[in-house]
This record gives sequence, structure tokens and C-alpha cells, in this order.
Amino acid sequence: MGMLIDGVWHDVWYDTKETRGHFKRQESRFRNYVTAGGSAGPTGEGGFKAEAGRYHLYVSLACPWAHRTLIFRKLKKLEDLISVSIVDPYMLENGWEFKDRHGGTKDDLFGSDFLWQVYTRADPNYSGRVTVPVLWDKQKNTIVSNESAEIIRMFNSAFNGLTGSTEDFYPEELHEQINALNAEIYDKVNNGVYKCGFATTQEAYESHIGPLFDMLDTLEARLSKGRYLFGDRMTEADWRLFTTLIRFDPVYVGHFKCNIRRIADYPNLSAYLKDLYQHPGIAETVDFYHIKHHYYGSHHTINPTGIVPVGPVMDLTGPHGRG
Ligand SMILES: N[C@@H](CCC(=O)N[C@@H](CS)C(=O)NCC(=O)O)C(=O)O
Repeated sequence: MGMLIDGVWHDVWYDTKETRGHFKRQESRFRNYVTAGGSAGPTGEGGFKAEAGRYHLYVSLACPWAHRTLIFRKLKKLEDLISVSIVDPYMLENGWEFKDRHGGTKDDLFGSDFLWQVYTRADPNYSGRVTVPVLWDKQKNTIVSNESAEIIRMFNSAFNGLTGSTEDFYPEELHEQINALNAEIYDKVNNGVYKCGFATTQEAYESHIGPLFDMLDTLEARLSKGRYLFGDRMTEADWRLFTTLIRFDPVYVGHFKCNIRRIADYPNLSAYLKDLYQHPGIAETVDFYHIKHHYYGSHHTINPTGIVPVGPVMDLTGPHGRG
């Protein structure tokens, strides 16, 4: 674990001293958008036109944020258009690495050993964390974006003319409602589990675990009324929630101490999780080896022995009853 300071790698853990034990996630730095015609998106610069073979995605199969982008690449039929490299599950003193083992790959573009070398290719003086996912432009030789929430929106619509896939997971009429629900789920659930797990004081941990489970209770009730978060309509909000739910019982309950209840204890959330897992193509994007080995094996401040628990037994393939 570490970060780049003026283009030089430093091995440092998250600093929670100034925040009284609270984990604060850093804002993503590269914020351009790929668009159908290459015009600028809501942030960043223009010039990133949707083209087959032009973009490359760097992901971790362990990371819930990167997982969103792999799901959208699958749902929107982008696999032949956008290539992928997968980092090693373990993120240690050199940060994310390319090791070509356990289903991880080498850096297919540059043969780098470490992901930070991809960041310094885009900006030799980059300062900040070196995170996945990264969307790379092979033409301009730079990073388009390292913000998953924005990458999935590009995937949702920018390439439609090339793929013919017009399914819309961010429909215009629901923009406001989706944004509002995303914000709450992000704060209390997606990032909430990290705030519990990376807290370094009892007080900080306890201040985040209540809101996390209150929100899961709210979502449990909401999912008793409709198949998806917005009734019959599957949206990006479902997929953003999915990547946290699928990691919850195997990792967040134990490793991040989010153990008031398991997802398995919530009838609607657990059936909803199964339903999404069984959606065509999705199970292939879920890799429990990477998920478990990454968290339990990379965070030595939390799990010094690095031992990866064998359980839990999960039933994701049985009937979900939500059709
Ligand atoms: N806001 C970013 C967050 C990405 C993120 O934090 N990824 C984690 C992995 S789950 C990471 O790469 N962490 C490395 C670090 O913080 O040094 C996004 O959603 O794309």
C-alpha cells in the first residue's frame, strides 16, 4: 500500500491521524469522458471518441469499484472493443502489481511491473493514490478516467452506436432519483464498509457501523416492494450495490467487522443478490479467490497473519424467487 508523490512511489498506509481515526477516500484525479463523438463530457477534456480497440481497462477482480466497470463492459457487450489487464490480488509495498498468476495478467500494454508505472506514464509528476479501475487511451497514451462511477456511465451510452446495445441503466427520467439513492448507498454501504474496516479508533468504527446497518435495513424494506431498487427497472444503482453485497459475507463481516448481521440474514437482500448474480454474464465477473485473498492478504494492519478464512459457504445459484 502506498502512493505517488511528485511521480515517486512511497510505501505508506492511509493516514488517519488528522481525521481522528476516520478513513477518508481521496477524490479521483483523471476525470475525462469517452463520448460517442469525442466532445467533452461533464468534466475534463474532449477528444476521447468511442472507437473499437482504442481503450484499455486496468482492473482488480477484488475491488468493488473496478468490478462495476467489468460488469458494465459485460452488460453493454464491450468485451471485443475494450481490452483488459488484471492486477495481482495482493496489494502490498508496491501497491497493485502485475504478476500473471491466479487469473491476474501481465500489463498487456506496457509490461509494467506495477500499476503506479501506468500512472506516471500518464503524468510523470502525479501525486496521489494509485487506484483501480483505470481507463487508458491507447491513442493519446494517457489515462481517460480513474473514477468508476463515471466509467460505467461512459460504458452505458458512449459505445451504443458501435455495439448496437441500447439497454439503458441510467434512464433520463430517473437521473435525479438514481443520483440521490447512489449518494446514500455510496456513503453508508459501498464506502461505509471501508469506513468501518479502516477505522483506527473504536469511536470512528462505531460511528459508521450503525448507519451501514440502518441503510441495509432500509434497502431490505425497499426490496420487499420491487424486484430491483427502482421496481422492475434494472439500473446502475443495482450494480453499484451488487459489488458490495457480493463481498459482504465473505469479507466485510469478518475482515471489516461489519458483523451486526450477514446479507444471508436478510431475506430480500440475499434473494436480490442471487438474482443479480444469476443475471447472464455476471457470475463470470465474480472471483472469490481474488476477493478473499486481496483483503485478508493485503491489509496487514488489520489481519497481520494474512490467513484467509475458508468459509462461508454461500448459496448463489439456487432459486431466488424474484422473477
Ligand atoms: N473513487 C474510485 C475509488 C477506487 C479505489 O479506491 N480503488 C481501491 C481498490 S478497491 C484502490 O485501488 N486502492 C488503492 C489505494 O487506495 O492505494 C473509483 O470508484 O473508481
